[in-house]
Amino acid sequence: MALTSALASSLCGLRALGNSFTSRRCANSFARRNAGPREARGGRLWAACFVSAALVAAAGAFLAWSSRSAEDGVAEVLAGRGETLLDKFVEVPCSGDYDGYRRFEGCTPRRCGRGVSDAVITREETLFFLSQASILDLHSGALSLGKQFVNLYRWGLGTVPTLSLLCSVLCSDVRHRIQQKIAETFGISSSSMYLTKPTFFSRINSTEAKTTHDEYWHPHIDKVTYGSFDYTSLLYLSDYAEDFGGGRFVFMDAGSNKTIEPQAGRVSFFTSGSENLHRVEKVQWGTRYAITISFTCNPDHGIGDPILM
Ligand SMILES: O=C(O)CCC(=O)C(=O)O
Ligand SMILES: [Fe+2]
Repeated sequence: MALTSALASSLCGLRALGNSFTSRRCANSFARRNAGPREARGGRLWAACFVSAALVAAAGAFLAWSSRSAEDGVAEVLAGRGETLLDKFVEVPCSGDYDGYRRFEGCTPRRCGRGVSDAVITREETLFFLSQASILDLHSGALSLGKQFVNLYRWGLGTVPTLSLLCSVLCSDVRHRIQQKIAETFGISSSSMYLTKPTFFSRINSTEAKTTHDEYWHPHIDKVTYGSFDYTSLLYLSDYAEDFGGGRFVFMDAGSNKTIEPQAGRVSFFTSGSENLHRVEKVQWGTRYAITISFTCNPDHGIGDPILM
């Protein structure tokens, strides 16, 4: 009891620094302490109750936080939803994975890490890629976007030939902007990077995986899984917590994972070796759209720009 009230008064002192309201309350409780013994006891009892309740609440919050962290391994949000990141880059030491492959000076990673930018591709540009998700009604031109319908005819984007034509311009432009961003960030030459396969569109919802191929949530290393990758990029087309739940991207670092919350137009990119072990959380509801755009330094593994069929 004595201990709690001592704690209470030191907390009171600390709080008094914080704001005048609490300092007034502290002054009152101090006044009570100097009043009659009965009043003083009552004041100490209140303070003790208050501090005990605060301690219990803090312990509860800590336990809830730590059990959540232990459960999903998430400790830090690298790119949160609603944020607009210009250039976020975190350097990590390169793994030795690149040594097992032919080196291409000026391209093969010497500097490794992960970056996120919401300034390379606009949300509007992602509309076009979403239209590839076979949710575009080519007859009416209606594209379902979250809870809204956008009429593509009004934008002059409504016919198949127009879409193909647009892709030949836009797909290539988007790819080159992302490529440029990666090159600038890692201090390499953009012309020494080649698009490689698989470069693909992913549409994930909460239905059961039919084949192991559909099991997108396993931790993996792109260079190990896909071989030719040196730089991986992801262009997100829908919003975490708005269009789908779960589905965050997680870098699995020893002791503290880092998450990226997808949002339309967000580009995340990273060196593809085991310095960037990662996974995607299972999607709990809604549909998550993304494009994986991958680059290699080996011209023999390069492919042309994807074309729209
Ligand atoms: O869609 C994502 O966020 C990540 C996909 C991925 O890890 C991959 O394509 O290798
Ligand atoms: Fe991956």
